Amino acid sequence: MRSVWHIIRTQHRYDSFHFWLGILVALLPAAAGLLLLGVSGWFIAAAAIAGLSGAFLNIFAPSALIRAFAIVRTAGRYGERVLTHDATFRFLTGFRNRLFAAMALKTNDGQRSGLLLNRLTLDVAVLDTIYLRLVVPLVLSLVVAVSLLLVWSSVSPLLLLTGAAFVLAWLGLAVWTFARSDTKTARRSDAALDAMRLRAADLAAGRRDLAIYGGLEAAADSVLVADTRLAEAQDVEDHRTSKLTAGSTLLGQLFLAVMLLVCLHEVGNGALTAAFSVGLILVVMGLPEIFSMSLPGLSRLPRVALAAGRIMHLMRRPEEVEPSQSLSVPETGRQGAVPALALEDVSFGYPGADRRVLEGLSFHLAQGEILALAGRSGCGKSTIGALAARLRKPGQGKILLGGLEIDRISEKELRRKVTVIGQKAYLFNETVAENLRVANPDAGDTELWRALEQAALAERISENPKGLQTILGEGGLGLSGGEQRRLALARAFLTRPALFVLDEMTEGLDAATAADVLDRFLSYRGDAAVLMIAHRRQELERADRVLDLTAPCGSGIRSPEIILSEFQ
Ligand SMILES: Nc1ncnc2c1ncn2[C@@H]1O[C@H](COP(=O)(O)OP(=O)(O)OP(=O)(O)O)[C@@H](O)[C@H]1O
Repeated sequence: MRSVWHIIRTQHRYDSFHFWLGILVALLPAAAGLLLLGVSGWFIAAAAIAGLSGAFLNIFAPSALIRAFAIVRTAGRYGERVLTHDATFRFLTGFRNRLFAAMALKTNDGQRSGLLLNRLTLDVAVLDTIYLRLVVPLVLSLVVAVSLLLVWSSVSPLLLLTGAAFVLAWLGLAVWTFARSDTKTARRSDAALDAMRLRAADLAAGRRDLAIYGGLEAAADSVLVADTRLAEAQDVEDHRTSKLTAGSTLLGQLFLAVMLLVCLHEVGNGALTAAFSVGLILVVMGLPEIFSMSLPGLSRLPRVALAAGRIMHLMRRPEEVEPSQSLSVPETGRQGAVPALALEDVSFGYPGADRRVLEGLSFHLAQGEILALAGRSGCGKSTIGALAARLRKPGQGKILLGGLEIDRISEKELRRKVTVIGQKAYLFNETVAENLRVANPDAGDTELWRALEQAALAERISENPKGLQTILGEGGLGLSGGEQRRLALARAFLTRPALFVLDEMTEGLDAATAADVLDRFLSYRGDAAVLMIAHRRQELERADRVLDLTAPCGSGIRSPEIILSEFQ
C-alpha cells in the first residue's frame, strides 16, 4: 500500500493545483445534491402542513433555492468529470514519459520486452483508479460526514449519536475491506492476463511452425486455459465488490430506518419540526450514494497496489554518478600504460540462474589493441561484452575502463567512450538521418553522408530521391540484411569512442560482405581498442590476441595463429 500512497504524493507534487481543483469541484454536486434533497423534503412537508393549517408560507425563496441547487448539481457533475479526469490524465501523461524513460535504462531480465511494455501500459492505466476512484470519493465522503456531524450536533445530541454511529459503521466497512483485501487474487488475475496475451502472441507469430508440426490446436487450447483462469480470478474480484456493495446498501437502509425512529422521537420531544425532519430523512436517503462512490476503488485496491508497486520498482533510478572532470576516462596513446579495458577477478551469474557464467575472469585490453573473444557457444562471450559496456554489472570483481572503475564513470561519459556494435542494431521507423543521429544528434548532413560512404551505403541511399530523408520501415524494412548491418555500422562511425565492443557484427553476412564490413570498420576505428566477439575465421585473423574462454584456466590468452590452426 506504500506504493499507492507514493503515487498519490507524486501526483500531488506533480500538479497540486489541478489535484485540489478536481476535489473542490467534485464537492459542489455532492453538496448541491444533498441540499436539493433536504430543501425539497422540507419544502414539500412545510407546504403540506401550511396547506392543512392555512398558515402563510413563502414559496418563492425555497423554489429558487431548489432550482439553484439543481443547476449547480448538473453543472457541477459535468465540471467534476472534466476536471478530475483532466487532473488524472495530465499526471498520467507526464508519469508515462518518466516511466518509459526509466524503462529504457533497465535490463528486462527474463522478461519479453513486448510483455513488459504491455503489462506496464496496463499498470499505468490502472493508476487512474487512485485519484478518480479513491482519493476524490474518500475526501468527498470525509467532508460530507464531518459537515453533517456538525449540523446534527447543532440540532440534537441523539441525531449526532446516530449519525456518528453510521459514519463509524461505514468507516468500519471500508477498513474491513482494506484489511481483507488479498493480493493473491489480483496476482492470479494479472498472471492469467499475461499468460493469455503471451500465448496469443506466440500463436499469432508462430502459427506457420505450429501448423507444420501440428501444434495449432494445443496452442489455441492453452490460450483458452489462460482465459478461463482469468475469468475465474475476475469472478472472485466481482464477488468481493458485490459483497461490499450489498454491505453498504444494507447499512444505508438500516441508517434510514433508525433515523426515521430518531426523527419521530425528536419531533415528539419538540426538538425538531416535522418539516425539518422530512428534509433530514431525504438527506439521509442521499448519503449511501456518496459513501458508496469509493467502493469500486476500495475493492480494486489490491490490483492497484500491485500495479503501483511494479511501477515504483521500475522508477527506482539506478545510482547516477555525477559527471566530474576527475572521473573522465584518461586519453592515452596507443601503447599507453593504462589498458583501455581491464577485468580483474570478475564473476557473473544471471539473476535467477543456478550457475555463474563467469568465474574469476581477469584480462586486459591495451589501447588500440584488437582482442578477440573465442569459445564454444554459451561460454559467456556476449556477457563479457555487456559487462564491458556496463549493460550488466558483475557480481564480483572489478572492471576498469581507461584505469577507472567502470561504476565511477558517469553514464554520459561511458556512452561517449564505449560503442557497442551488435549482431543486429535496431532500426527505427524513422528517416535514415534520424536513424543515424541516434549515435550523434549533432551530426550534420555532410557527416552523415561521410559515415554512409565509409559504410559503403551512400550510393544505395542516394538512389532514393529523398536521400537521407527516406523513411525506413519498422526494423529497417526496405533494406536488405547486409544493408541494415551497414547502416548500423554508419551509425557507429558517427562516434569516436576509446573502446568498440563488436558482438558478432558480421553474423549472417556472406564471407565477402563480412570481410568488407570488417575492413571498413578497422580502417575507421583509428586508435580505439576493440573487444571482438568472434565466430568467424576472418575475425580471428584480424585480431592481435585471442582470449579463448573455453581453454583451461591460465591458458586463455593465445595467439590468433594457434587458434586459427585449430579453427577448421
Ligand atoms: N538474459 C539471460 N538470462 C539468463 N541466462 C542468460 C541470459 N543471457 C545469456 N544467458 C546464459 O548465459 C550463458 C552465456 O551466454 P552468452 O550469450 O554470453 O554466451 P556466448 O558465448 O555469447 O554464446 P553464443 O556464442 O552462442 O552467442 C549461456 O548459458 C546463456 O544461456
